[in-house]
Amino acid sequence: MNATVDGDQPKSDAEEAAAAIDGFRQEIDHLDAEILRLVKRRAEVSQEVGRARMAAGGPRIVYNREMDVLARYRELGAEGRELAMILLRLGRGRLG
Ligand SMILES: O=C(O)C(=O)C[C@]1(C(=O)O)C=C[C@@H](O)C=C1
Repeated sequence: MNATVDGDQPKSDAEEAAAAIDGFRQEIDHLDAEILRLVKRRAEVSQEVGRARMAAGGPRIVYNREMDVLARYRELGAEGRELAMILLRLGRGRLG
């Protein structure tokens, strides 16, 4: 194996792969934390909207708004629809 200028040994393919995987996993962990934060915030805001609407005598569910949410996630296909439905369910909380 060739030594590099500063004396370090070049990394093997397996070591390079392990380092790349580690970097990607760190990014995934960061993304998951952000997604979780955003999902929780979305649920809070959705519940606040629901409370305000119902306090003003409005309906529990607003179907055209829910259709807009479903349409927004359509680009992700069938899973996008499931994801949108889950987000809507989380937002309903104790309301629904
Ligand atoms: O947009 C509203 O009016 C909401 O109450 C928010 C929200 C949502 O989570 O996106 C929640 C319940 C409604 O049925 C429609 C949409």
